[in-house]
Amino acid sequence: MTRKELFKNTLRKSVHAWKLINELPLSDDESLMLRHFMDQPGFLDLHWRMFVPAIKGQGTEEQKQKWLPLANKMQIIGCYAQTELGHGSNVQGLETTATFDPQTDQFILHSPTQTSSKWWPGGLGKVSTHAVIYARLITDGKDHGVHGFIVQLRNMDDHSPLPGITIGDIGVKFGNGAYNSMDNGFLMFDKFCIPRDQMLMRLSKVTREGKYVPSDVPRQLMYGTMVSVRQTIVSNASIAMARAVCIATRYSAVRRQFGSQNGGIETQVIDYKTQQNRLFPLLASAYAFRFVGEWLKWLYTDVTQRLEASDFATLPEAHACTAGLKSMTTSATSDGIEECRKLCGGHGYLWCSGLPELFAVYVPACTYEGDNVVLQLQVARFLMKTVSQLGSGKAPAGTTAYMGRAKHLLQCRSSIRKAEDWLNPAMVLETFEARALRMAVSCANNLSKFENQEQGFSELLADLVEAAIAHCQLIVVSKFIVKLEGEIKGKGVKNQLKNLCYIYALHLIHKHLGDFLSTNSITSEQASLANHQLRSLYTQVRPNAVALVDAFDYTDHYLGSVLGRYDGNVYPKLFEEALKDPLNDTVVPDGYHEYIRPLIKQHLRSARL
Ligand SMILES: CC/C=C\C/C=C\C/C=C\C/C=C\C/C=C\CCCC(=O)SCCNC(=O)CCNC(=O)[C@H](O)C(C)(C)COP(=O)(O)OP(=O)(O)OC[C@H]1O[C@@H](n2cnc3c(N)ncnc32)[C@H](O)[C@@H]1OP(=O)(O)O
Ligand SMILES: Cc1cc2nc3c(=O)[nH]c(=O)nc-3n(C[C@H](O)[C@H](O)[C@H](O)COP(=O)(O)OP(=O)(O)OC[C@H]3O[C@@H](n4cnc5c(N)ncnc54)[C@H](O)[C@@H]3O)c2cc1C
Repeated sequence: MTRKELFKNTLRKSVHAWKLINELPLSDDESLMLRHFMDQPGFLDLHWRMFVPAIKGQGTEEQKQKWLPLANKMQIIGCYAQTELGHGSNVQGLETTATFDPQTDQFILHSPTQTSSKWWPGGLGKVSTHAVIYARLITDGKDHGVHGFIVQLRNMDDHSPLPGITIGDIGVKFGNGAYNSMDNGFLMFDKFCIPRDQMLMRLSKVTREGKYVPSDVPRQLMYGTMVSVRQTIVSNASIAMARAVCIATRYSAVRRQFGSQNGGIETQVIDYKTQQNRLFPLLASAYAFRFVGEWLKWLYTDVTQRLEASDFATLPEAHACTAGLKSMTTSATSDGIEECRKLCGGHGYLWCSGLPELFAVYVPACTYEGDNVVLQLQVARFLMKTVSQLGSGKAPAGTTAYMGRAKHLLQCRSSIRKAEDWLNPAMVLETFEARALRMAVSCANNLSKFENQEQGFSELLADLVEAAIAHCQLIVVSKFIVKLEGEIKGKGVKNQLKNLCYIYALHLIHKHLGDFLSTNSITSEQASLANHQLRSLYTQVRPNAVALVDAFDYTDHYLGSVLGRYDGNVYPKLFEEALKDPLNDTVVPDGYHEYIRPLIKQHLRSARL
């Protein structure tokens, strides 16, 4: 499809999905599922996942009563317009202004520079009638920082931009189809006026007289919509990883190379330990991310309930967990999808393998909802704060509770003696805790050598990111272990999940061996034992690998992959796909008479053939 066709077709699908949701009708969870199977980025994502939650989280009761019924019936379509051409990560650096005019009781929205143009918001370019706009609030010449506003962008009769608004699509993005179904947009305001009651005023207010009234709740609640989306992105990472792994696992069982004896069949590539060493940790990650995603959903629900009761105590942890896990799981999934492409050899590079499109549509997850490095630095700040409070009498809680055992974890030596000890959950956990704590404490010690903490922080950024990642990996390992300790129906299933849990943990040790050795969390002998155990786990997972991906229950239609077909009938179907290519419509290609024939003829003449 051309870009225009792709965009229009996605509009068709989105509107059809919305019709089904109402007609059947579907519950909220089922509606999310439907969107998932629609399988293309589209304006519904931003409307439901960001525009509506932003109003719910930051609007007053009156604002919610006014705007939510319209949004819930999709009589208005909204998007989330925060990022600007010049500023994305640095939200406090946004330039768009919203200046209160007491004479007209309005805010004047203005884009003072080119870099202040909104740039990137999904659904903005061509579809949205409204947006939640983030802009610097100015009253009486004073800048109060960034606040949210509900703004109508387009005329409700003919969809044309309202006077004072310049709007459009930012152009083609990575990949052929991928994210190009979405109208990520730009937007400029030229002194565009909105009524005062369209500032989202749950967190702070501007009175009729133009007085700014800050609220007594933390201003970070303005970032709440991002926290909510980051949480869903973790579960989505599991879905995308599982999809790539399903394709690569099934195909690895079909594909045979070398090893034929006396004219017999060749070896299935899934039997090579190198293939297993690349594939099975990704399979384990798909399960691990699913379980940590479930836990994160619980954490998010819990913090939401607490916030409603004005208990803000767990907000920093919820922010650190959603930011860190969003970062860690999306980076691992993007890398994992690419690894799955390579695991499928040359055929993985074919469009019909389903992997190139999956990669292209998935990879921006490392950037949207916060650049992955920037987000790990938020985790690092949280960790440094926690370490600095150790010994102050304030016991660390939640995911940092392990830091409360700092004295032990800084000194302990791993008691792993034989390979099977690596199947002991307490020993594995302690290894990850020791490594995470020691990396965090080492950063804190190095920071304390700087007179200026901020200067020290910028000097140590790379180490801080690594410490943050170590903490996030510990969370994922610990939540997998907790899952195993809970209720899992079926002993066989539990055994399979146990194998995957230890593959996940031991492979991380192997991959980040430098961290584990340099922090003396394990010895090099213990590292070899971990490798030994890992190989044994691969052997145990091997007979069940295909069943473990079948368990994801993806249809062939959803996978969209010739290599990942459930029936394994890969080669005939590769031919069928190839024959569908427009280049094969004719035997002699268009351009033969123009380019190939004259070239050949010229050579034939000169060779006198
Ligand atoms: C086939 C499949 C198809 C499609 C995809 C499928 C699925 C997708 C699934 C779901 C996706 C759904 C929707 C659509 C997808 C994409 C939409 C993307 C939308 C966007 O990208 S919106 C824009 C997002 N932008 C960002 O994330 C910007 C990142 N920057 C920031 O968040 C912050 O500015 C910061 C975190 C970098 C902070 O910067 P700062 O240090 O300058 O901070 P402040 O001074 O602002 O704050 C300091 C203080 O506040 C704490 N803090 C910061 N953030 C938060 C928060 N969110 N919550 C709570 N607390 C927060 C911080 O820790 C400091 O605390 P301290 O105690 O003072 O230290
Ligand atoms: C597909 C897609 C959809 C999007 N949808 C929306 C949307 O709906 N609404 C919306 O408002 N926005 C949206 N965005 C924008 C997105 O949120 C931003 O692109 C994202 O937050 C990253 O910001 P940036 O582009 O400014 O990156 P930058 O911050 O410019 O990052 C560039 C580089 O600088 C590094 N860097 C930046 N700051 C630091 C630091 N402090 N320390 C160390 N390194 C740093 C980063 O790690 C990165 O390597 C979308 C983006 C994409 C790709």
